[in-house]
Amino acid sequence: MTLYIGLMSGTSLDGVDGALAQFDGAVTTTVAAAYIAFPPLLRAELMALQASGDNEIEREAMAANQLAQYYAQCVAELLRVSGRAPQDVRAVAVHGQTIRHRPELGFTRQTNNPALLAELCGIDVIADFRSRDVAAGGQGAPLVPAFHQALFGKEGQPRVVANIGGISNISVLSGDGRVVGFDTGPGNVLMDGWIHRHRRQEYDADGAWAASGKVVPGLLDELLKEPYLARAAPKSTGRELFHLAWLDARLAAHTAAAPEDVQRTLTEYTAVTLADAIKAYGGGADAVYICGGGAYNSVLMQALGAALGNQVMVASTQALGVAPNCVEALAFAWLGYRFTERLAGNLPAVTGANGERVLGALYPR
Ligand SMILES: Nc1ncnc2c1ncn2[C@@H]1O[C@H](COP(=O)(O)OP(=O)(O)OP(=O)(O)O)[C@@H](O)[C@H]1O
Ligand SMILES: CC(=O)N[C@H]1[C@@H]2OC[C@@H](O2)[C@@H](O)[C@@H]1O[C@H](C)C(=O)O
Repeated sequence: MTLYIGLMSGTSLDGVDGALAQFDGAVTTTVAAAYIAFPPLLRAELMALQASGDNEIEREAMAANQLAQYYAQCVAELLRVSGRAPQDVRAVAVHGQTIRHRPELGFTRQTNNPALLAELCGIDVIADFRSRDVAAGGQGAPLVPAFHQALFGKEGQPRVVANIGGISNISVLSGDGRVVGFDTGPGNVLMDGWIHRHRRQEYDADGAWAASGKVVPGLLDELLKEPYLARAAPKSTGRELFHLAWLDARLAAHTAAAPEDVQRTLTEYTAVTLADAIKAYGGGADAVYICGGGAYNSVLMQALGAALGNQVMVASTQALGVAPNCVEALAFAWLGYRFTERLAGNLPAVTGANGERVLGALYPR
């Protein structure tokens, strides 16, 4: 039985992406994909849990129980559309919801209730993929570069895979087996926060609001001063750093900027920080392939192409046969497979861990 389910609910806090996949040696086959959106109240609670607050322990546990219900719905949907039964699936690999990421303090926390999920779906559940890497001195993130190399790496063809989720991360696949990867900075997190504040929308569909504004050069320069951007890898980041209060502090000198101009500037900021990282580490790459929700924002994609000097091919991972919104869920299915086979899931060169480690913890059905 080589079918695995991967579930990823990331820093955008929008919902859970699921993938049902088969792994046969080097061949990965996507059997089905599904997405279950979180209701607004759960999103708001997950957002609130990103920072310390009243009665956090109980609130985190209750949110984890709710998450398990939505994860179970996603598993049920994958089984329904593929016509499979729980016993056809070797394991469900579930990321959980990052609520605190502090590798420099020796921990990263993804809230989750894998025991409840095992009860709800009757399939082995593998969870907690990041903490072993952190225990071994690593960042615990990003983890997907190992999967990007397995799925998209091609001998003699240097390429970059970039995920634009809430946070952006790149994998530079050198074409000779070497992989460089790190979080480049914000993905959609600032754009999502800004449009929510001003227009009560969850995200800027296809960048339409940003397209109605202009880049504010002084603000962009200010945002680009963020020290994280110049730090050497290994490095990872999250909502601890890139949030609306961080933006507000930098907007203080630009109070006259129109909201749509700020949105356009944030779009440019995501594109430029990603492009700078690609230019610094992926200079020899023939092509850049984008996954994550940002791939559906054509204003962002054009800004990225322009920031790269329009000299390198920029396409979504669809060009390689994998839907951009499916890659991270597939990566966790693959990590579940690696756990089951007791194979390493991390790349020490990426995370900075002291060595290769098997990632995850098992909750048998
Ligand atoms: N049609 C669209 N137009 C513009 N942006 C979009 C569109 N669809 C999705 N997005 C953006 O993509 C985000 C979701 O992306 P994704 O699911 O890859 O993030 P995530 O997995 O939660 O984050 P991370 O990879 O940081 O953990 C949404 O919040 C939104 O900003
Ligand atoms: C701590 C955490 O949840 N990190 C996420 C986040 O979202 C994108 C980026 O920041 C990446 O480092 C990571 O997710 C992907 C799946 C990863 O580990 O590769």
